[in-house]
Amino acid sequence: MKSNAPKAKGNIGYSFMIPWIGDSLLVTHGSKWERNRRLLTPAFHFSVLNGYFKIYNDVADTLLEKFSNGSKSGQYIEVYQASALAVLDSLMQCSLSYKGNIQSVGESHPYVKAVKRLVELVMARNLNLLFYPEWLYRLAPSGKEFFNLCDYVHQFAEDIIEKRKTELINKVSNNKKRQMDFLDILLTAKDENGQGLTDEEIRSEVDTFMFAGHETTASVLSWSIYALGKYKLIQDKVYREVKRVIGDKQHIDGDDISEMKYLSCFVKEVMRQYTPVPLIARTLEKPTVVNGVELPEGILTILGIHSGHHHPDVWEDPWEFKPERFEGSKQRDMDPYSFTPFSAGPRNCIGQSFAQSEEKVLIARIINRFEISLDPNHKVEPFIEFVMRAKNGIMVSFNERS
Ligand code: HEM
Repeated sequence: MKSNAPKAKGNIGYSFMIPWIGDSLLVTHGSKWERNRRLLTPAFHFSVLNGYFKIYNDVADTLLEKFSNGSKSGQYIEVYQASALAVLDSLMQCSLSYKGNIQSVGESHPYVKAVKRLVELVMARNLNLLFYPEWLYRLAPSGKEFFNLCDYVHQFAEDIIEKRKTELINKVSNNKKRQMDFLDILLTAKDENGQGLTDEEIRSEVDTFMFAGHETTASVLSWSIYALGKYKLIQDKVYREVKRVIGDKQHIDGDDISEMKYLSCFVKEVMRQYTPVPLIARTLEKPTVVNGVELPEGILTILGIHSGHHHPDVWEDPWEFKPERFEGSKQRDMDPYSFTPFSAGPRNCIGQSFAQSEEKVLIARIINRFEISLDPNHKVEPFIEFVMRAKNGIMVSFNERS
């Protein structure tokens, strides 16, 4: 993690995503990665992220109504799908200023359906050796579907990019009050030679945000709801803090969440216990000694973030859910590589502040309005895809607080 070692390509690893997300920040390496990371970093500066709180709150308004309607008369509802739509809605607004009523339209929106299906297809290809050679995959119905969907999502982003470029050239905007979004920054970023990103690079980065920022954030949100329902005393503590900070206010801003210290510990403990990205992979650039064994150059290496988050040498009672372990100065005293939900080092997650602010707003808004209970008859089983998910979902009822 401390090095710039390239992401694992070849059959296992990140290659199957490349036709969709391109040679973008997530998968590229070397000087291209260094340049593009520099160009993209301003998009995640806190002054830009501060402008997104209205979007997070608007997204929360719709999500809360869904939870309220679904839980009428004490019914239990599945939370992963609704969480995934909420965070995709916010990503599409913050990245592209695209407002498509995503949470209500759901999979009837072809882009939403395509993004969901692309993740499923990449996952399925990983599990089927027959589909590893691209020429063979292209002949299979799932391969044809995959490449058609890639064409569709590329066209979707290209149309928006093209329209925005015309606006920039003509210095007009249909809506003068539009919040600055990631696309504005990608279109205007320039390197030290005055060169910007090409249209294809911009499209690849947008597709990457959708891939890297969607299921990850949905995983954390849905496991947070689960943990609140499972640990009632912790739920009360989070609720009391949120109430103390926001009082009767409904909308939550950046100052509010920086005062919610316990909420912050809670979200960290969710990301430790239900590690959203359980594994990442690198290719060793040089022979490397691990536990006395020399691994050769070029070897594919899996880094088990989930295992690290549960290692008994690092964590006391690793399988216990205890947000208090992150309180006060405790995290400062930890080894910086012990808690790595966003990876660590130079290739850490560029979207981590964005994701954490959004998670906190959504969780605080949910807990401020509802008391959360789990369905006692539904067994929740964590399982690993690209992200940590629950087999058969998470069933919850949301009861309005009086
Ligand atoms: C809770 C939510 C998230 C989690 C847990 C998460 C986790 C991670 C992890 C573990 C990595 C390292 C991947 C690797 O080494 O292969 C990563 C990289 C990355 N993430 Fe996130 N991520 C989250 C949200 C986001 C969001 C919202 C965005 C964009 C809007 C994003 C964009 C990226 C990008 C572009 C990279 C590659 C960075 C680089 O290599 O320079 N992520 N993320």
